[in-house]
Amino acid sequence: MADELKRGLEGVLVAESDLSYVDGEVGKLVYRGYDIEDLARGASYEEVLYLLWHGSLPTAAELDAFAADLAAEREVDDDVIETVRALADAGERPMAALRTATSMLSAYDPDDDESGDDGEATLRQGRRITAKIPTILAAFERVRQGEEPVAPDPDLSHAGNFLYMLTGTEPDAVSEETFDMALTLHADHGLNASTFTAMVIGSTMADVYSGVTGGIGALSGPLHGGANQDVMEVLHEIDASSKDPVQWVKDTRDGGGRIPGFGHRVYKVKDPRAVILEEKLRDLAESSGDTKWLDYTTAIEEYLTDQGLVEKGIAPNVDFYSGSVYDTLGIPVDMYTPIFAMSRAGGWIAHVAEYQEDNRLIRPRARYTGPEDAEFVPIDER
Ligand SMILES: CC(=O)SCCNC(=O)CCNC(=O)[C@H](O)C(C)(C)COP(=O)(O)OP(=O)(O)OC[C@H]1O[C@@H](n2cnc3c(N)ncnc32)[C@H](O)[C@@H]1OP(=O)(O)O
Ligand SMILES: O=C([O-])CC(=O)C(=O)O
Repeated sequence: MADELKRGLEGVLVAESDLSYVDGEVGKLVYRGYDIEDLARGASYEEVLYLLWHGSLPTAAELDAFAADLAAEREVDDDVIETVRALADAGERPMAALRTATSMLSAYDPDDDESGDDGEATLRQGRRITAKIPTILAAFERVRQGEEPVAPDPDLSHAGNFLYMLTGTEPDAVSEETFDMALTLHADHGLNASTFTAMVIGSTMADVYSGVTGGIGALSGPLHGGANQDVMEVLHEIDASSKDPVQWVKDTRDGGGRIPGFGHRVYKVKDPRAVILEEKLRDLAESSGDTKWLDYTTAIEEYLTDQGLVEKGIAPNVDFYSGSVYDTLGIPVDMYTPIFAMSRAGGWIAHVAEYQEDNRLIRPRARYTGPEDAEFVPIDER
């Protein structure tokens, strides 16, 4: 038993957590016992952060104080903005720019906590990281567009302020509410690859900046958060080629390729977040009259359902519908994964803080399959 190999750690329990639970058989996600559907429709991202970091939903007074403290941390040091400019000028990808700039933030953090020993300091640092990531991302996008960064507005919500910094205009209520819902949906998801990465780093008692920076790296890959960008690129490719979306899927499958936004390690049915985002997309498409992305995504899902793939557990995941929703907000495609990171940072921080409270170094092992008893030959004799 001890030597049983679990490739990709599938199904392996490595920790206890009160934070979130994913029931992959029925398609249910809860944060601290609250159903994601209720939170997405009824709670702001700030409330969800409070829930994850402090263990219960806030009262109105607690939320006001928490949101004000978070908003007060949005400003980013000029040196970081200069680095963001340099990265944008060098043509860096947004996820890589975010990874670099997030790591740099620690130089300006007033809490001189280099280890995760002090849980309170970890949460204070986490609050600063969470507040500053939107400022970094919006500045990066503005500079890339040849515009000056827009200073954060502490009177706006986390979601509203990001859209404001991105465009220079206060968002309308529908856009703010839509984006806030997307943030809530992406905030936490058990021990997904990026959260596990942050936890492994945290388990060495490294600081939370290291954990979040590592989490950003892990999230960027196409098997994880990077899939939301890939889905949108597919939809654009279909659109540009005037190809039938179903034909695109057939060609991709014939070529042995995977369909981005489908399949999941835990969900064997449609991801509940995809259900909520699809509904949101439907509402937005109906009210604007532009149903193109909805038509394409629906055609792909229907075809793969008819082909029996969905029944086999390769069903739409959160990344399948999020991009189409972001597109209605005018957000550029390569910002979709960074936006995921902006939300998930809250989950990474919660998991690092929770794990470090009762820490044990995470250190699995590999079955050794290399040669044995190799005879060493000095370099000048090889
Ligand atoms: C926020 C998130 O991270 S959600 C996930 C985002 N990622 C994606 O959408 C990328 C596309 N999906 C995938 O690559 C996978 O479904 C993963 C990586 C998410 C999960 O993969 P795993 O649990 O490791 O499953 P694994 O890779 O072993 O695949 C199992 C089988 O399903 C097939 N499969 C899985 N996903 C897909 C897909 N999107 N399209 C076609 N076939 C798929 C595999 O080819 C494999 O088939 P086989 O047994 O005949 O070889
Ligand atoms: O749980 C996973 O493996 C991937 C995922 O959906 C997420 O991180 O939101």
